[in-house]
Amino acid sequence: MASPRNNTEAGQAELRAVRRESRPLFWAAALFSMFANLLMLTGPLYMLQVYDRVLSSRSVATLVALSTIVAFLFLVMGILDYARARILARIGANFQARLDRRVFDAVVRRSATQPDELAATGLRDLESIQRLLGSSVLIALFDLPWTPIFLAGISLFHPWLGILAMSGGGLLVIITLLNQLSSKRPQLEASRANVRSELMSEQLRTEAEMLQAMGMREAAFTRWQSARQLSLRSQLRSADLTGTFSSITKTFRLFLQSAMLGLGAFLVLRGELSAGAMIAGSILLGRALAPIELAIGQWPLVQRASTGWKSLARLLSEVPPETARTALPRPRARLDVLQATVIPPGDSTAALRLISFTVEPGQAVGVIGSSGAGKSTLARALTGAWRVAGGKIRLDGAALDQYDPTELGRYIGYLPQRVQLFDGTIAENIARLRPDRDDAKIIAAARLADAHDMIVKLPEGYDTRVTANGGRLSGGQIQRIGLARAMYDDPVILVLDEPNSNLDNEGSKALNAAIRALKERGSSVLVMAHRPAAIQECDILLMLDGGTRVAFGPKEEVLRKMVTNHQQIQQATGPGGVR
Ligand SMILES: Nc1ncnc2c1ncn2[C@@H]1O[C@H](COP(=O)(O)OP(=O)(O)OP(=O)(O)O)[C@@H](O)[C@H]1O
Repeated sequence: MASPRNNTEAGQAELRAVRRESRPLFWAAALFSMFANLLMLTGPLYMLQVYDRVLSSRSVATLVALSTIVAFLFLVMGILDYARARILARIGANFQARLDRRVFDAVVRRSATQPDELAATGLRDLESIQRLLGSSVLIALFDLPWTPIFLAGISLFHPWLGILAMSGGGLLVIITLLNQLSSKRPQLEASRANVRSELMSEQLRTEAEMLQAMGMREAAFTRWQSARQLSLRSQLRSADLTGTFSSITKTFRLFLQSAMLGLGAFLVLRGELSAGAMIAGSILLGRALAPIELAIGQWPLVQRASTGWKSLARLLSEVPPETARTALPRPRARLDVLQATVIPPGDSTAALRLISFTVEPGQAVGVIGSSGAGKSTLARALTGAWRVAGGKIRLDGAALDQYDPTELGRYIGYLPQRVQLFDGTIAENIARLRPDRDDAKIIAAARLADAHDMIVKLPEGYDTRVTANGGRLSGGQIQRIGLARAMYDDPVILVLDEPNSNLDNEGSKALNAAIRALKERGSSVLVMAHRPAAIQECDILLMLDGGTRVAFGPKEEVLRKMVTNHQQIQQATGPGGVR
């Protein structure tokens, strides 16, 4: 079995490659950090000079000269600091922009087959990395290498001061490591619990109508509340921990600064140190330890980004990038299904087994069978949404996976059993949200689906805004818009899963007219159906049972066979028959 590390290696490599693209910017940030940190010495050195030189010489001219230099150095330091923050923010933005498309595709592809937590958090994980890259904690991490140098620098004032600074700094580093170790688990739990409660609230929101209608609000609230409380509890635990470490480091740093001052004063009294060095040492210590304090305070950001990175690496490994495919010409409507076996994602048993049949251009095939026979599974496999585990599905001779998925989507029109619209106008929905939508094609598709008259009767016609669950549209209206969407831009193959489940008589007639029109254009149509009205225009019937093909042939022949079987069963089970 592959170890989890191996499972994420491809994704890790992909993420690292994108991060590497920002290497010059990282170097620039490191260089700016070096100068900014060197300029950090301005304050302590100024203090040293003022105390030891200006005050003893009582020279205003020296003070003015020193102050002018210091003002200039502070200005440079400010500019460097500002530039560095901008560079880091851009590294984060670049990282996100470069991966947005890839992660979005991976999330959609994963959600289509396996809508799990990994898919749900993909985009959020990317955002958490971007947040870290543009945050002040990253700036602190750039400053951190300078901490030991500053601490060692304090020894130049007096070895004892150096010893105090380095042992104090060492203690703070130990506290940082303890913080990292102890907050890792609570942080992880908090973010997991948060994702679960958010996913649940999302689902409850989309099913709000049902919750309301079936009096499930109380029960749903109890369920959601327990997820929410779990999330809150783990968030509190992790915030408490970070807060504790933050307070410890802050208090300890302040104490250490005073201790430095105290030790400095003692050394001044013994005549081993100047007053300026005493103050400068204390200030330098504060500066040196500031990045540690900042890193601890913002550690949750680091941890979130680190878990985000890991789960993103897993997602990208499990959904590898699609290889570019040679563009194939627009296919003819010939479909060959050869020994196709389909296993629903996340399942272990096949829902379709060794199915073979051929559809010629201009033919309409009705796919019939009882519930669970595998009709919708076949529809999903024909559209390429689910891959075949064995066998092949060929469109005009080429296997479906030889087509670019976007192109394939254009050639195949699909009306799923449960039509879902997108937030937007009716026109946008019919045009499949394509930015290059063509009004003439939208209207042609709507006319074909007999939806045009219904749409123009709405107050805002094609520009009526609809929501994901249809908004103010009826079930039949949604289905007709779904049908128009499936027929947009002249599909080569049209797959309709229970297209007339919500249609009235008129709608059913229009559907049959549309199927006839498509056949005349040379397209092929597959209709998964329960009701006889839907297969009226079908020349061929494919009958499925328990995921296998039990009959395929001209409609009358298959129906006759069904009737004969039915009569035989009736005779066998009727009075005097075998029971
Ligand atoms: N997403 C899924 N995950 C796991 N198994 C699934 C999934 N979808 C369908 N199945 C299984 O595949 C089998 C065939 O289901 P399918 O939806 O294709 O049947 P159907 O013929 O379309 O039924 P109906 O007429 O009720 O729509 C069923 O046993 C079902 O449990």
